[in-house]
Amino acid sequence: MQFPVSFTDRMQRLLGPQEYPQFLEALQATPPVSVRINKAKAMAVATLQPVPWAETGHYLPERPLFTLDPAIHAGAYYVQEASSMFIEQALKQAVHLEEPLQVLDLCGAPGGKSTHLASLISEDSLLVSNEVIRSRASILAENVAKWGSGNVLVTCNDPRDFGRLKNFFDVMVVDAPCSGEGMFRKDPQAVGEWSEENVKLCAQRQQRILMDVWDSLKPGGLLIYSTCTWNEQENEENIAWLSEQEGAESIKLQLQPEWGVVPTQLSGVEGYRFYPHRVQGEGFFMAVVRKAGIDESFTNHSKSKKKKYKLSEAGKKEKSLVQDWFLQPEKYSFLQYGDVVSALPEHLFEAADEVYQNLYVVYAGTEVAEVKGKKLKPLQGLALSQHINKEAFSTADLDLEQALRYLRKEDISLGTNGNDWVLLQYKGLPLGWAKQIGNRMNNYYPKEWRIRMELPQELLETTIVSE
Ligand SMILES: C[S@@+](CC[C@H](N)C(=O)[O-])C[C@H]1O[C@@H](n2cnc3c(N)ncnc32)[C@H](O)[C@@H]1O
Repeated sequence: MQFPVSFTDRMQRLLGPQEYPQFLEALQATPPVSVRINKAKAMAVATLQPVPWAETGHYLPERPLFTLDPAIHAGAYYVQEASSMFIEQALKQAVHLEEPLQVLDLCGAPGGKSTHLASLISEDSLLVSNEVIRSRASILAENVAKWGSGNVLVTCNDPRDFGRLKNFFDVMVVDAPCSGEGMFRKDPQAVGEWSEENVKLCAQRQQRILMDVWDSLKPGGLLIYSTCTWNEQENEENIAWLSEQEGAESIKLQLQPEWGVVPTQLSGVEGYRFYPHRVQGEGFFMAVVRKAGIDESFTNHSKSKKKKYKLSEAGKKEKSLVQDWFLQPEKYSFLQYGDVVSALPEHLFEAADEVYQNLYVVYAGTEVAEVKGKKLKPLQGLALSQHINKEAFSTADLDLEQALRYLRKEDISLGTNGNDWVLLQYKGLPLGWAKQIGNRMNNYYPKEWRIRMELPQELLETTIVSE
């Protein structure tokens, strides 16, 4: 692969003559494959090598055809590049994760960091996962629903809209759009698109994004900034600029030497760099800063009779019908928009309402059911929820071929009889709903989520997770 001269010149300067050849060699090598396990749903099989800085991160010996593993569709794991999982260290080392937090993932799609954040924060915390591009926000919502934590609002807003939520977030992650140098070996097209001019444009856009959202971070709140590029303009220089403009303190994280992460100090900014010849992962940069000041606001989690809420509670009848469908229904507010009943952890109602008042929400909490006259039709969000009460439903276990046919939205037949909703599972992992009508089974898997590829003649099981 040929790289632009100004890129190679800079990398030689950054790495020095000894290291640079190793870096070049690593750029030509096959990228490692890694996944992050959803521990609320499954465990990694014991043979997988762990990612050293992320508890649920694991490397795979080779890249399987992920589409043909029903477990991925069940939200049991997420395919994520290992370096990106380093945000876990920022959260574990600089945040009191046991406290109820309001967290923003500003550039969220397709959902790697959002699903990771959802696993790291407590059940009492709210994650707002945002993506500015509408089509990408739908993919983000799909991945968030599959992960099934139920305390996430997916929004589709421009960063400047967050100015309306002043001092709202305790933590924000800005995984900024960048010039993508760190993705050169995974995505050779990125090499062709790279230019010095584009680096400059990206750095300017990142500054705009940071300025746009900064006011929505509480005083004392934490910003985790990351890119998948190595140049200083998009990384340390941007954070130095922000700290100077707005008053923020750079946070130093503890690193284990065997991780191979390279710490940098530039203009008073502590940065963490990931180079492919030093870590098993792609190029990545992260820095963490704390906003100056102390948060003196009081977050009121109880509902007020006088306030006009945008969220509306589901009717008594609907609530009574869906109560049993959750393991701990007393913990939820059941809400209704048109025909759709959804569930949100009750103590998040106030904060979620504020988000609804100010932003465009595309997915909230857990979509539970659609009201159909006097009856309710269970929805996909419920099937994939970490909090579903499976006892409330008939379930059926599918083999690999049946599961993949179901996920392709084909008609399947299990030789059963009845007239009821059935939760279909693969190795104990819920995949979605079917409705048994006599000896027929209607497939209710969401059309937009279906597997589009043809199934091969021979199907091989992928073993990444175990129950
Ligand atoms: C590096 S990707 C995010 C990856 C994601 N955090 C993950 O871990 O899966 C950057 C995202 O920023 C979005 N984006 C592009 N322009 C933007 C802008 N001006 N403001 C905010 N986000 C933008 C892109 O659509 C893209 O989804």
